[in-house]
Amino acid sequence: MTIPRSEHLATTFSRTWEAVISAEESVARTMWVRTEQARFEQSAMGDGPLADAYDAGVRAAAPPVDAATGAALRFLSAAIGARSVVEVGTGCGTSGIWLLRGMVPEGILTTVDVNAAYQDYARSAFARAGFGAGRARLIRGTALEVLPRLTDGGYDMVSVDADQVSYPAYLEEALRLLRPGGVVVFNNVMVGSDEPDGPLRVPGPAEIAVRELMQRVREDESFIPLLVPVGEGLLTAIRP
Ligand SMILES: C[S@@+](CC[C@H](N)C(=O)[O-])C[C@H]1O[C@@H](n2cnc3c(N)ncnc32)[C@H](O)[C@@H]1O
Repeated sequence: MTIPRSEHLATTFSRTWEAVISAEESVARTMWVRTEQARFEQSAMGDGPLADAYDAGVRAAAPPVDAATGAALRFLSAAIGARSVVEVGTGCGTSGIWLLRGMVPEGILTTVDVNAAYQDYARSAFARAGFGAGRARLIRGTALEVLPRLTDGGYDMVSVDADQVSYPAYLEEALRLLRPGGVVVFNNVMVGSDEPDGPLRVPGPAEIAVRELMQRVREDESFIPLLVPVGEGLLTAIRP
């Protein structure tokens, strides 16, 4: 049966119109998210110690988490009532302040970084944010040397924001460190592009490692994973 030309045109017009409306809705939603995120950023920037830590991280080339990512970290640590958190990548302390703000009042953050100067800044940032010296244990060293020395099953949460090439290895360490039901979080997982790999686009070691991490979490059905599209992408999962 042939469709009359007028009916065909009407159907095509209606589909095109639906596509325009759905594109407009999508733009409106994106704008709404950006506006709300900007409000989060503003309220965080109005907060002295956090804003100082953030600025120091930017100046020091230790990129701090943005406010939306920080809010997600605080939310996660509060949601599980975290008492003991391991952080890889202290930087100048921005993510640590967010994590401490979510943890229970007597909770302890163990945070690891190779850079002593960054950690000195983070230590003073934690103090300025109102956290006593006993609330944060700063350990200097490479994470793959430090993490094996920490107690098996002794932590509620492991939060990673460091060298991406080691993300698969950090996941294995996190699985050992976390209690059952604990939460692991990786920042900066939005790597690569939609373009297929080929001679013109060869993924680098960081991208390969992040893909490996994502695949491992995706394919192991015992994890309860969540990919949060904030900042540079946050992958979180509940340990089986
Ligand atoms: C993106 S910055 C962390 C920013 C921090 N999370 C914040 O919000 O302020 C990454 C940090 O990881 C540290 N880092 C890089 N490789 C590391 C390794 N192998 N072990 C421990 N820390 C490492 C760097 O020195 C840097 O401070």
